[in-house]
Amino acid sequence: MIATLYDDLFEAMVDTRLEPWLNTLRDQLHEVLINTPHGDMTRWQGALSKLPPLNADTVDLETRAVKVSSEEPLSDEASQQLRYALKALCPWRKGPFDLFGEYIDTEWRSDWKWDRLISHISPLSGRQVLDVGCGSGYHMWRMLGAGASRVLGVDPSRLFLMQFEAVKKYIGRDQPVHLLPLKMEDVPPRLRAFDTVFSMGVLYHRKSPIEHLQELHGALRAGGELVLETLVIDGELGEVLMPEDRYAMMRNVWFLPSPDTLLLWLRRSGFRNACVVDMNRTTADEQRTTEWMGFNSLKDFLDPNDHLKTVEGLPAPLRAVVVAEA
Ligand SMILES: Nc1ncnc2c1ncn2[C@@H]1O[C@H](C[S@+](CC[C@H]([NH3+])C(=O)[O-])CC(=O)[O-])[C@@H](O)[C@H]1O
Repeated sequence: MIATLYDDLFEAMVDTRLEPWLNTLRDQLHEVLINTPHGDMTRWQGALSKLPPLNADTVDLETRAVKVSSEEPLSDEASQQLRYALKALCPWRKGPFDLFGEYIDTEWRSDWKWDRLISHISPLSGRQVLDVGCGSGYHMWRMLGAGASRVLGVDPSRLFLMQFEAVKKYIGRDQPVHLLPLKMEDVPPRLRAFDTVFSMGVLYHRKSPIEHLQELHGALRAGGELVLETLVIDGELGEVLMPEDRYAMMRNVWFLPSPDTLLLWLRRSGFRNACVVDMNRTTADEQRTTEWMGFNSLKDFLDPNDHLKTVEGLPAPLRAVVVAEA
């Protein structure tokens, strides 16, 4: 697997501003995929290898579900094989996907987030894009559908890598979309390589949010665009919530700034013209338990008597999208 990943990437990265990364990338992938194996990796790889060989006649990356379809209906055997292999890669969190009529109803309606931001960002046509914390890669396919010339995602989850590889098998291995199972901290600093960098749902997971913003700034070329989406609180300049322990049952949540505080953090990290373009309270219609993600979801993390509060009594999830220039 590492050989395929690396060969694909090598081809994708020569001739681009990413070349400096090639010196360390092989070692980084080796460290993650070989030296620190995940206990479920063999099972997931088994599932990937059982995906039936199917040819996509149509690929749709521009509407709700990232969708591949064929003109001929699948045989019952192929449908079953497909469903079985995809099910073995549960839980599916970010989507939805529709692979030859198998609709993967993911925990999140990630298309809603996309719809909220797409009219506020610079057109992606011809742009080289980095998606930090890309999950299964759902938004990366939407970025390609919106005209990006190349999309690279980083996300440390090995399961999400497997889900991405399953989808890519059918959309096309030659597509200029790649997922690296790494953290943003592993991206060489000051690459100045990308025209647009997305960081969505990651900032609040970082113990040092300013360092995260500085890393994002360093990944962008001068004048490139940051699209940042994160949890915020209703509040004044200077206000920040740091949960005592969990937030909406998540253990790894550190800082939720007010919108004005977030804009200040961005200015102090070197960004210009930072602007909040959307604010949205997450509902249990957007994040919910489904057949493809059977664990608890948002409704179980909110106070049953007051949906404006989490079970910990903190303000319920409110998300802001900010666009800024490097
Ligand atoms: N340091 C890190 N570097 C890179 N990725 C990270 C890091 N820490 C966590 N992640 C990854 O960031 C993603 C955050 S989810 C947002 C997905 C998508 N962007 C979405 O907007 O729907 C939101 C949530 O789970 O709260 C997960 O896939 C992590 O593995």
